[in-house]
Amino acid sequence: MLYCVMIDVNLPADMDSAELAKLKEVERLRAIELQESGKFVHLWRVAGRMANISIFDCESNDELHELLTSLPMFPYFSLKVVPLAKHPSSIK
Ligand SMILES: O=C(O)C[C@H]1C=CC(=O)O1
Repeated sequence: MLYCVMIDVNLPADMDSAELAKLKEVERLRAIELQESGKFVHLWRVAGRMANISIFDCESNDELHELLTSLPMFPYFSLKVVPLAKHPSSIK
């Protein structure tokens, strides 16, 4: 099942710069790992915002929840999940 996840990242303005750099690096590595697994099929930056639009391919809502909560920045996310169904006019 495909899910579109719209994520706003709300990092604390007063986060220590070394802690922030570490968090960004562990987030990057986990995002790469999930993309390589085939479960995280698209990751797009929303231009001009600390936000992304991600497409996940998961077996269930529970698996999606597990993947999202495995991202180190999860505590700083505000997100909206949109389950995707096939459009009858889509040729893909
Ligand atoms: O920067 C972000 O949008 C947050 C996050 C989601 C995946 C990733 O690598 O970083």
